[in-house]
Amino acid sequence: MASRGALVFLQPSRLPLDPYLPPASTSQQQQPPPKPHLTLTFATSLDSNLSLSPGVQTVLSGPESKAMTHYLRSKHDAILIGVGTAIADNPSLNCRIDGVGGYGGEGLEGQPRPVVLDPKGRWEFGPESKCIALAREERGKAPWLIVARECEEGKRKMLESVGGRVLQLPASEQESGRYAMDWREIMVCLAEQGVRSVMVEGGGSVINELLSPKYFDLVGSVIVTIAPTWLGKDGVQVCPDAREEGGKRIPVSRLRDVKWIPLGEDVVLCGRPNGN
Ligand SMILES: NC(=O)C1=CN([C@@H]2O[C@H](COP(=O)(O)OP(=O)(O)OC[C@H]3O[C@@H](n4cnc5c(N)ncnc54)[C@H](O)[C@@H]3O)[C@@H](O)[C@H]2O)C=CC1
Ligand SMILES: Nc1nc(O)c(N)c(N[C@@H]2O[C@H](COP(=O)(O)O)[C@@H](O)[C@H]2O)n1
Repeated sequence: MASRGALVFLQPSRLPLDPYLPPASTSQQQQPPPKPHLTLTFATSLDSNLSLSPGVQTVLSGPESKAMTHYLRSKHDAILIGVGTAIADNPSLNCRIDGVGGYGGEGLEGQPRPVVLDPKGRWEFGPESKCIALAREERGKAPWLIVARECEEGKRKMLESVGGRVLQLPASEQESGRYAMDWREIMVCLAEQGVRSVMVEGGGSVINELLSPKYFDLVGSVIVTIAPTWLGKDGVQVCPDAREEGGKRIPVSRLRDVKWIPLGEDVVLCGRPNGN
């Protein structure tokens, strides 16, 4: 019987996903690879929305695809989100699949490391924030925060008290005032911390950047849950910047090795970027 509150995702459902998961060798190697396997994964509506609006968490996945997401979490060393998602969702970012640590398993085995990309230190977390509380209860790993400038001492202490960490990376300040880090540097930084696979869950800005030609080669696989719903205009959309060549619009990115897997009322699209 499954442990209390645990999700179940059985072997026959796991099999079609396995070719899109990080190579098994990455979890056994002594030396981590120079950059982690990056799986880009999210749930979207039929009008390509992640949520009804930027500050709002919107449930799109049905129970079966939610369990699938947690199976994916169990297969990655880390889950990365942008700070917009951390603020909007107060996410748990742990894995609740039956048999992982904290859900019937030993220690924190199978639990991914939450990583929040927060260059300006906007995330106001506290002991009551879900992923901090879960780390304290030993049902999830403590988050790492990637910042561009010195982190407030109180925040650093709180993170470190539950086993988290602050990582500082250079960022360029854009005209808009936004701090932009280079995704290659983010991946190298995670590899240096021993991370061999990372599941990037969102939100909109993060996904749209990784779908751009500048960074698409970093992506090892894409696994998207598509829910049978339309959220309407002004949601948080997955829609990367348009691309031109010789003054003409061309497609931005495309997947190959594509598989569509029906799961409950949703469908899960798996694929790999060209050339990966
Ligand atoms: N349906 C789904 O699967 C998911 C839905 N969401 C939804 O997405 C929404 C949040 O999306 P967004 O507002 O777009 O926020 P976001 O989560 O993409 O975070 C954006 C922030 O991340 C940081 N960031 C992104 N790229 C960076 C870079 N290259 N260098 C440095 N910092 C960088 C910046 O601080 C930026 O403001 C929420 O409503 C959330 O519920 C989020 C994740 C998954
Ligand atoms: N797979 C998926 N389906 C949805 O419908 C979603 N809204 C999301 N959101 C992502 O999952 C995080 C919440 O996870 P917890 O249950 O709190 O661990 C959220 O922050 C998004 O990254 N994903």
